[in-house]
Amino acid sequence: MATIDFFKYQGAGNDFVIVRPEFNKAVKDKTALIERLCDRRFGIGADGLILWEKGQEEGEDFQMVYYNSDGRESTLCGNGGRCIAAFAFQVQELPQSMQFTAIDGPHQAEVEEQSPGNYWVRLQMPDVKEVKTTNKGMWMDTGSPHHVEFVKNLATYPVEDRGREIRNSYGTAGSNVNFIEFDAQGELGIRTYERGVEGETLACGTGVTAAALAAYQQGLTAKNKIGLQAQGGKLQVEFEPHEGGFKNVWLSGPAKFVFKGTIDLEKP
Ligand SMILES: N[C@H](CCC[C@H](N)C(=O)O)C(=O)O
Repeated sequence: MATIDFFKYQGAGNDFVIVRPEFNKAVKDKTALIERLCDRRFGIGADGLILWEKGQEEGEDFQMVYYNSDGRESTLCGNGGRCIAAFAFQVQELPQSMQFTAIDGPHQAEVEEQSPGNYWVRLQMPDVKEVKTTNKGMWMDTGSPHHVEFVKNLATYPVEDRGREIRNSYGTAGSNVNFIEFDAQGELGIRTYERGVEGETLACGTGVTAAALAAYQQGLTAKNKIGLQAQGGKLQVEFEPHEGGFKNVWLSGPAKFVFKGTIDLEKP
């Protein structure tokens, strides 16, 4: 019986399987297996799966490999980056401040332990070179591709149908899709249709980042530190406008250990 040990973390309801590193070889690039592990009925259940791999370079504490729940490796996962940093602190006993490499390059992360298993993690996001404005809305790359548009009545908006339509309108690579609305208290609400999950997730870190930058770009807020309310919790984005884009972009929010376990890979 071939089994693997894993850890389950979630960041504002965006949830991930993190494989115990000794078992990485049994999972790496195994699309069908990763899809099965992320399946919410036949597997563990998650929006994505993350491998923690030892750092190779000087000053690189580890590398992060990210797969969406469709089993395919993808671009940067902001909430996944915050959760793998919490894992590195809690399980690999790294110091609070760490540096890791994801598919888009190096990331600084700062982990604050609120109680065992409950963390507030700040993650440095890549600079954003450009925000494209089209008649459909705004588009930018915050480590993953994101379409952002303002809507009315976000709570009842048809996120699945409209999200799928827009996701597929961005050529073969597609895009994640974010619907945002300021509420009566002036707080920015967000709902996201995620590429590679092919459905709405309760939060999306690179999406929340894109939404904050889009709101600033549209002149709808003068603040460069914005809290956003996602379905699964609150996240915060800080940034500095720079040459038509943004630099010094940080995503922060909760990252929680949920459970750990062992799963038999041969299960039907
Ligand atoms: N689904 C995204 C990657 C994960 C993004 C999201 N979970 C986040 O927290 O940034 C994509 O394929 O572009």
